[in-house]
Amino acid sequence: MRRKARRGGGKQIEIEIKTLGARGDGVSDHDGKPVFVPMTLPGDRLLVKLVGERAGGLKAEILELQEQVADHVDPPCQHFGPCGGCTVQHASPEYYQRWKKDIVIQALRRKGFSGGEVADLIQIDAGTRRRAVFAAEARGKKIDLGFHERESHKVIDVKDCLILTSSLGQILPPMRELLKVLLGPDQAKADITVIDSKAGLDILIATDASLTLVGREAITAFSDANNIARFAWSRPKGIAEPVAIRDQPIQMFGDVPVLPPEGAFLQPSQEGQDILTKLVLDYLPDDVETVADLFSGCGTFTFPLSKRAHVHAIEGDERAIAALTSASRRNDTAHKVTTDCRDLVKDPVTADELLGGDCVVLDPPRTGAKEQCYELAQSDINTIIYVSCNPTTFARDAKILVESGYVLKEVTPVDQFVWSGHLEIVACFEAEGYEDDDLEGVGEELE
Ligand SMILES: C[S@@+](CC[C@H](N)C(=O)[O-])C[C@H]1O[C@@H](n2cnc3c(N)ncnc32)[C@H](O)[C@@H]1O
Repeated sequence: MRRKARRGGGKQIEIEIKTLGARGDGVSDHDGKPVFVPMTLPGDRLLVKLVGERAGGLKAEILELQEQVADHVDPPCQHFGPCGGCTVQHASPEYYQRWKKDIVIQALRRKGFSGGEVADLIQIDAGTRRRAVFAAEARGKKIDLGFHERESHKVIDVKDCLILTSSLGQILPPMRELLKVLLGPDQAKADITVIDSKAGLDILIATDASLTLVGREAITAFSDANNIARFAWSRPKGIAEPVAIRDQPIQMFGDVPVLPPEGAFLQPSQEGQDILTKLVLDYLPDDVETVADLFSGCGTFTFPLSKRAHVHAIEGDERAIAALTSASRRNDTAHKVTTDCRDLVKDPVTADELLGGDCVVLDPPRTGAKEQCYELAQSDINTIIYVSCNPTTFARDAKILVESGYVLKEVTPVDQFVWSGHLEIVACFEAEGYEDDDLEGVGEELE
């Protein structure tokens, strides 16, 4: 049977790269479609081979580099290229930082903003990633442990990763040995969430492989030998079962200790958490008495905010809000912390419920908070502080707020996903006519 040729498959073309796309691939065009070429920069001239389709465009591989612009640098990591983790190690730091800030500016311009609201990028160093989700796969007697290949489910066996804290990097070789016992017999795959804590690493392995008695003993021995605070096991998306608990992997949010559930969401670096928290607190007006902290997670912003105001934290993940509630009961906070478990997409906090509140902080997942923003748009809240990990959904939601009379005062991009296309944003909106005098130059102080 003849196979249908993939659109653009195999064709060779000469192109010039026009822009660097939001995922870190150079972008040109062919037959009216964008062509994405990894590891290139605008101005590069290339002979490429079209190798398939990618959402809205064509993928290409470099056959011959005809002309390379001066913004290229040697990528520092041995895995750069195949590894899907870091896509922009080939650009000079100056180029890279301009590009990252520009991702936010362009996303805002597409929604009618000037882009002038965007402050300079705050850069977080490599070597600071304290939470990572590794992929693992048993192949015969070999274990591949690392990250997925670009646009593939294949696992790159990562020998050395420059973005991780040293504790996360050092656990990879002994983890590989442990996985021979845990995955080997079933030739299974796993996702392994590893989080650094002062008490030792907090590990959750999610896999379809069966946990045997030999596996349990191997986890206990591994945990003892490698100072693991907690090692838990689950089926993919299942309920975690702690297998070895040697200590409590506490995280500090401000001065409040919180015990997150296994595999919990946490800002990826301590440095990033500190900067985001400082920005949120800097954007908080002085005279605020109540704050609604929406998509609160385990309380990253809740507890620092509670130094200044009564905070009502709302979160959809039952285990995260239980951790936050328990920490608020066990610790004295300057102002009251109250909590609620609620799906903010299906059941957003209404404008009526927000009546009389002063400020809302929201930090939704990548899909953004459209439904919640329609309610905020109708509310009498003076200050909205929006933390986002997706400039596109942020710009969409910002438009909803601004069309109803809010003013976007400032957007500060924070690069806590170094060398990737991802970045974090903290933005401040004020109701028209409301002026917080302290807002001037909040982002500048941190550079
Ligand atoms: C980007 S995280 C932010 C968490 C927290 N603010 C922090 O900095 O650690 C997004 C949070 O939104 C929660 N979430 C996702 N979808 C939700 C929904 N539909 N309703 C309520 N919370 C949701 C997730 O469980 C997660 O804790």
